Amino acid sequence: MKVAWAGSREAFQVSDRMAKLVANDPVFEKFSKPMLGRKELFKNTLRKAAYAWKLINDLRLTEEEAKWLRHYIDEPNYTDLHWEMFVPAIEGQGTKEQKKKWLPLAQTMQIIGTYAQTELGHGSNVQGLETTATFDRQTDEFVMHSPTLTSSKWWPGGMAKVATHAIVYARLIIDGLFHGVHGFIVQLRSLEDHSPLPGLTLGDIGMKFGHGTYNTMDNGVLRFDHVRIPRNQMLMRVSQVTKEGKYAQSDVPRQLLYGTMVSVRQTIVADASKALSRAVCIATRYSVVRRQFGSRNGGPETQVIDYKTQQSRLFPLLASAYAFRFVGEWLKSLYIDVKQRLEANDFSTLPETHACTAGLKALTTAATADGIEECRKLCGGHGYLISSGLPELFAFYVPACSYEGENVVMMLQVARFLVKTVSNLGYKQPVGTAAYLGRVTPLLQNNCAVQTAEDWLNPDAILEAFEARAARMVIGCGERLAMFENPEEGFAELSIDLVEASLAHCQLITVSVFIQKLNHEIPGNGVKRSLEVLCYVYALFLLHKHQGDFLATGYLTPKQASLANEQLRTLYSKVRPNAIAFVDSFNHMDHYLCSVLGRYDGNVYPKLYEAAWKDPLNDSDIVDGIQQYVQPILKQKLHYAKL
Ligand SMILES: CCCCCCCCCC/C=C\CCC/C=C/C(=O)SCCNC(=O)CCNC(=O)[C@H](O)C(C)(C)COP(=O)(O)OP(=O)(O)OC[C@H]1O[C@@H](n2cnc3c(N)ncnc32)[C@H](O)[C@@H]1OP(=O)(O)O
Ligand SMILES: Cc1cc2nc3c(=O)[nH]c(=O)nc-3n(C[C@H](O)[C@H](O)[C@H](O)COP(=O)(O)OP(=O)(O)OC[C@H]3O[C@@H](n4cnc5c(N)ncnc54)[C@H](O)[C@@H]3O)c2cc1C
Repeated sequence: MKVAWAGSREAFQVSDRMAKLVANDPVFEKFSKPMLGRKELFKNTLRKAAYAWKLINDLRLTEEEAKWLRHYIDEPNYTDLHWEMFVPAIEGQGTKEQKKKWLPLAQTMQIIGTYAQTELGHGSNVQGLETTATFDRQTDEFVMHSPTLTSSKWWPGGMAKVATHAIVYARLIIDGLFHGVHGFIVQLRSLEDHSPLPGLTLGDIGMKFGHGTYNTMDNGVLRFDHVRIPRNQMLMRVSQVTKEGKYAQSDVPRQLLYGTMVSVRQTIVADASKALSRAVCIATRYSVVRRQFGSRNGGPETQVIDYKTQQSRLFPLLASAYAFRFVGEWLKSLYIDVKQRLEANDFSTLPETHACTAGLKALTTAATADGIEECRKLCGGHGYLISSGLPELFAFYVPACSYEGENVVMMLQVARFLVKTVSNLGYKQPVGTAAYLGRVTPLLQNNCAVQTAEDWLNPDAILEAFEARAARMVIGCGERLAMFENPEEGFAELSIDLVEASLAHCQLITVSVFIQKLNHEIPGNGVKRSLEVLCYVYALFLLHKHQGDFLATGYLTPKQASLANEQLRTLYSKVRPNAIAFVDSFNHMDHYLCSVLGRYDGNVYPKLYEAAWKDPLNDSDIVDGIQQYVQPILKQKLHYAKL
């Protein structure tokens, strides 16, 4: 199962080696993080990042190993933006010459970059950005400027204190004419003494949600006061500005300017299963240790994992972790394929890839953030302790619902893709993830054939149900949209239904990828049978949760929906015997989990007790402030009593 989770034996070995490397090195200790103040926390992160870079070089780690190393260090920092956004932006949007100049510097970290797109006034609406880049023909330069307060760059990670360079997104102006938003490579700091370059105002935007997690990152604010950069620092793969000031667009579609976001959204989907599996691992292990009620004849009480209600909250999350792992793996291969095509100037699969990355990013991050919080509740009161590992994990994860494309905004992008696909149905056969929309007639006409609860243990029945639900919702939206004279007005009016239809489409993708995975690539029959159970749990849980959609579209009868639910409950008892094996297969080490409740050895209570005594408040019996602020109250009370 560990191999099935990791994707291959080699992938397992690489991640396992890196997990152990991090766990066994005292530099990467992280239990004390919550006690640190912001400055110490930040410095500590800089120290770890520097040490990690030394390890990467000394041990000659491969790119894959370096990624895993950074992952297990488990602290957001400037290198995330450098490797995940700055470098890919140059790779995807730079010309050959630009790549030749900038990539070697970035890949050896002689420069450190960030991705400065979002502003105080605009994040989602990229075309609404206000920073300007005005071409000056006399000097062959662009003048970068922040004309308003709301044009201040706001959020870029690593920008406040570390990055020496940034890809800055700004409106291009030539001879007073706007040419849309483009990316520019801008140096922010001196490579000698690290001070901000003249004309730039740089700072940190302040503390964020949670304590020891995202506050390790220096998310920054940046303002330009007429800062000049050479013309050749505009990223020019998509459009070019000549030294005469001529603006030209190549055959490459404008959307490629958004390519870095496609790349990171893919990574975010791949990473959702890491965060969810971590929470599920903690909650499952603790649910086996924790006992409440049900003692008979003085025997032990019931393990809380044996309560049906606990199972009905926990096991769908366990199944979701596996579903997200597999859909992340699938999306990665789709992305690798599109990347190769883009390099060869084949842009045909970009719209579908954009819809998949946007939609799956929204689906997986929302479910993961909610899932982590549910796991916290599944651990009862102890889940609220920082030492459970869950509050900080939630604080760390939840911004994923907003960054890299706010989730609702992303689902609306999926809706645009679906509406376009439906309106082209007469002359263009949909392919890939939208292929089912090419079979609308049977999907709209045929109804579900299930007659018994066992009938739901059939991948074809499940797939058809999810396809019919999505097709009916999408086609329904398409028909209602057609009634509007102004399509944009119609889109806005129907946006709630469109987001629901997009979710149905994305859930269909996750369910069908899980089923495909079972059909092809599972090593060993025992593993395959166990994963089949999780696959059914995932699909039937979604069906139960969204049964309103399945019923309203008329594909299912209420009886068939309740048979699905009956089967789901039966499946929980099949998950139970393997629950611990399923979470052990994630191969999460105690260091990575950073949770007293999720310890591999189950030694929860002594370690919880021990962890409590490490709190600084327990350094002494009478702490600072007691004499000054508590004792007078106690004495005052005495005074009133006398009266
Ligand atoms: C810490 C948690 C641990 C887990 C995560 C680990 C991740 C590892 C990486 C970590 C790195 C960093 C951490 C996070 C750092 C965060 C960074 C950021 O947030 S950077 C800023 C991100 N900003 C956004 O995402 C902005 C969202 N907005 C947009 O993308 C656009 O404005 C959009 C799409 C909403 C609208 O675009 P536009 O105004 O141009 O309008 P249209 O809708 O008309 O689009 C025109 C046309 O283009 C198509 N399109 C849009 N986007 C794309 C794209 N990316 N690729 C391809 N095509 C695209 C669109 O569908 C339209 O098509 P058409 O056929 O004409 O209808
Ligand atoms: C931790 C973190 C790290 C970040 N790192 C970076 C970074 O490195 N670089 C960078 O450039 N940016 C970064 N960002 C910024 C991030 O990309 C934006 O916050 C994100 O894109 C969302 O945009 P917004 O804040 O403008 O949200 P808004 O768009 O203002 O969203 C507010 C609300 O409006 C709704 N809404 C907006 N538009 C529509 C619409 N058309 N239809 C319906 N509803 C709508 C949204 O659904 C949401 O509910 C980061 C953000 C965070 C939280």
